[in-house]
Amino acid sequence: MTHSLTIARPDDWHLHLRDGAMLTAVLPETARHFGRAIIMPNLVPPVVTGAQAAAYRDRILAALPNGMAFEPLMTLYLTEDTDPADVAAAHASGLIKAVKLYPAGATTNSASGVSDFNKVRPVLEKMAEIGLPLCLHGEVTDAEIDIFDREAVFIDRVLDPIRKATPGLRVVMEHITTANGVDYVKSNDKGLAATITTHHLIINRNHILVGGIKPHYYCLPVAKRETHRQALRSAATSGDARFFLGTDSAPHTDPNKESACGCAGCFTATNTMSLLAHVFEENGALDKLERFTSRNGPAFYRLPVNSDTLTLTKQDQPVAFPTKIDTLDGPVTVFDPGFPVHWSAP
Ligand SMILES: NC(=O)N[C@@H](CC(=O)O)C(=O)O
Ligand SMILES: [Zn+2]
Ligand SMILES: [Zn+2]
Repeated sequence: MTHSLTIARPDDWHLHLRDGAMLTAVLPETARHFGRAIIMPNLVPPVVTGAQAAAYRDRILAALPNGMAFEPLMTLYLTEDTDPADVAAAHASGLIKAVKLYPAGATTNSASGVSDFNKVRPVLEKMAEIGLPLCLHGEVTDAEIDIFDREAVFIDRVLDPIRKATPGLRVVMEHITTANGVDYVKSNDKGLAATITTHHLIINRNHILVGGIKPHYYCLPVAKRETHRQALRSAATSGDARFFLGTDSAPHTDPNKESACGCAGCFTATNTMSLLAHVFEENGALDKLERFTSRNGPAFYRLPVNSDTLTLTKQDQPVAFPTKIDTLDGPVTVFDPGFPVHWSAP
């Protein structure tokens, strides 16, 4: 039986669009379904200043195909040299909606990130004062910490001390992958939220490693064991306003993924809304999908909910998603959930 679900148009609160030929190829994949997205600033070189963010926003809008509507919500990449006054001016003009903190070396293109958190204290204090959210890649980088423990250790050693030292700082824990992340968000009332990706609702670490290594399931933070995936599903499908969608759709070309040292990132922009409808239906929570994709994020970012809608349709035949997107830089593999999906999006 065919049936459909109409929701307020979704937004993506954590997205990598890259630049140049890659930007041109992947932007329509997001703009087809999403009204807005928080644009990650981890270009090479990173988007550090307000002027760089304005120029990047213009390149994104120039790459948008005619007839497509999409609003990029820009962010600045926090470095130890970031000027609090530049951040405040970029916020006051409406240009940026958040600042992104990457611990130096934690993930793709994070070399310019923060090593000494005391050096960014004046920026964080300014952000608390003006209500500008801090988005965090929440993993420690210490060589002696096991990669599967890096998110939990970050919460204890870095995040909780930062929040205690900077009252009023509004924080989004990006792409949480653990029950520890879910519990930390839930144990705090105000000014703390988390994004959850589509792929972390679907895969656990077995999907990456059992039966041969699957480079297209490798991302950071790396998927954890099944109990953590279940905790993420419960949080996402609960309707709790503190959890919302950030796909972390992160395109890398196939040669860069299928390599002896493969890049981290899953490309999910193309089929995210179909996969989420499947996941929410499986958890008996289709009625909560709109909160996760379209309502909780705007509420946290103090923006209006999109006024138009997206209709998802359940069909008898599984949807045939493209397996790859062609770009002038090379092919990018679309995330394969590993099961048939019957929800289609326009
Ligand atoms: N998530 C990833 O595995 N990769 C992201 C970076 C990030 O969000 O950490 C990327 O830029 O490729
Ligand atoms: Zn990240
Ligand atoms: Zn990301």
